[in-house]
Amino acid sequence: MADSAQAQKLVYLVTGGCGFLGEHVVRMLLQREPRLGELRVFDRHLGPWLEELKTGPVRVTAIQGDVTEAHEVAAAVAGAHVVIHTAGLVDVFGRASPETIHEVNVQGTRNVIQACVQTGTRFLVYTSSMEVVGPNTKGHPFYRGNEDTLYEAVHRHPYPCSKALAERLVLEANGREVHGGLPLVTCALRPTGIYGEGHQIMRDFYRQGLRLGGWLFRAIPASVEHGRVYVGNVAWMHVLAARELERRAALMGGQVYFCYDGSPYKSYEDFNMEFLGPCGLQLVGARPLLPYWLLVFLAALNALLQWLLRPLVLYAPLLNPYTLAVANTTFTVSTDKAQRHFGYEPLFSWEDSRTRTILWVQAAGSSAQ
Ligand SMILES: NC(=O)C1=CN([C@@H]2O[C@H](COP(=O)(O)OP(=O)(O)OC[C@H]3O[C@@H](n4cnc5c(N)ncnc54)[C@H](O)[C@@H]3O)[C@@H](O)[C@H]2O)C=CC1
Ligand SMILES: C[C@@H](CO)CCC[C@@H](C)[C@H]1CC[C@H]2[C@@H]3[C@H](O)CC4=CC(=O)CC[C@]4(C)[C@H]3CC[C@]12C
Repeated sequence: MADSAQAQKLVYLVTGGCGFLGEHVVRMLLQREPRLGELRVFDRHLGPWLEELKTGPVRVTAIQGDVTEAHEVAAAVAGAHVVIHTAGLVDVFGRASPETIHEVNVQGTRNVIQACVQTGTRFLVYTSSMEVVGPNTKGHPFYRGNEDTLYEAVHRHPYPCSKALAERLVLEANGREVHGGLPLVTCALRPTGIYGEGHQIMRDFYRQGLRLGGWLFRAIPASVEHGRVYVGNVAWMHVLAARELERRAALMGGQVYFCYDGSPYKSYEDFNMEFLGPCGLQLVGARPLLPYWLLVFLAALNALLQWLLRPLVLYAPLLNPYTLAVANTTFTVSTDKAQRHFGYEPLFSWEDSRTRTILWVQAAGSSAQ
């Protein structure tokens, strides 16, 4: 902020602050943002862990609300200096309707932007996704790409479509005049597949492995590389981006940044084994045990069953045509844009990220027994 206001305490709002990533952003802000005066945590479902944060030196305000309700968003945003908008409906399994995904991810983001404009909040960091780029419907690999890599970003699935639309809204809003006459400054961060403490899919794989007597079965070739990034580093990148947006508005405003760290490039399953292996699981097969055409068939069957059963029950397994395509397509990033633009360096080494995740998987697994 301006020199004369060095000591000014700032009000931050984190939407989706009780989600997997949101909780890490909230905790990271409390630990690493010295100018934080008040932290507003906005979510549809508030976590009980928020209570323990209320006893610290920073005022923590829990706000139960829905990003699709414009008036609730406006009330939460009013008076905030910075908004970190991570709230979103992350659904690639067909649990929610395409309309609901659009409503939360696109209209919700529109409401956040509108609230900033109406109330005079100038700084907005949006959690986008690698899915805004790809993998595309044609299964083209994106190999060690960066923010400038040319790639045919064609989507049909509601989740990536909604993230792409929302990201565009955020970037187009950069420079818009907010209440008070100053310009809005926005940027979008694009995590690849996030892992770490609180990662529910990792926990589900662990439990599944335990149920199968300690075995998991390879379904995807080891040669398909997936970009993964540790949740603590994604949170740190949000905190840094939010902090630097004013000072570097001309450089950062309207920009996108992939989220990256030192996590190794591996296939989705081999990467998961970095954590599940030390927890006692084994991945069977150097090659996929089932032929790819059979997986395609099973994924299509799951989609059909989901559609047929929908009037009776929600059937939403991990494997469907979309998740198979994502899991089976190389998508890795190699960039230093966040380092060049706002000095980002990962806070957690790969070794730390791995150890923290293993400890969490062990604890989450045993609490399920
Ligand atoms: N999990 C991943 O691997 C990746 C996630 N992302 C993005 O990161 C963000 C956070 O994702 P996760 O933490 O994984 O998901 P999550 O589901 O754990 O967290 C999302 C949070 O948003 C809240 N929320 C959902 N709908 C809401 C609404 N209508 N109003 C208010 N709050 C609402 C949920 O209650 C939840 O606490 C999302 O925007 C997602 O698109 C991006 C790339 C990868
Ligand atoms: C075929 C199965 C055999 O074991 C494995 C199925 C794994 C899938 C459920 C996951 C593979 C890749 C994941 C996605 C990827 O990490 C990118 C994502 C980014 C987001 O913004 C949201 C989550 C996700 C789409 C993530 C979802 C789960 C996978 C498809």
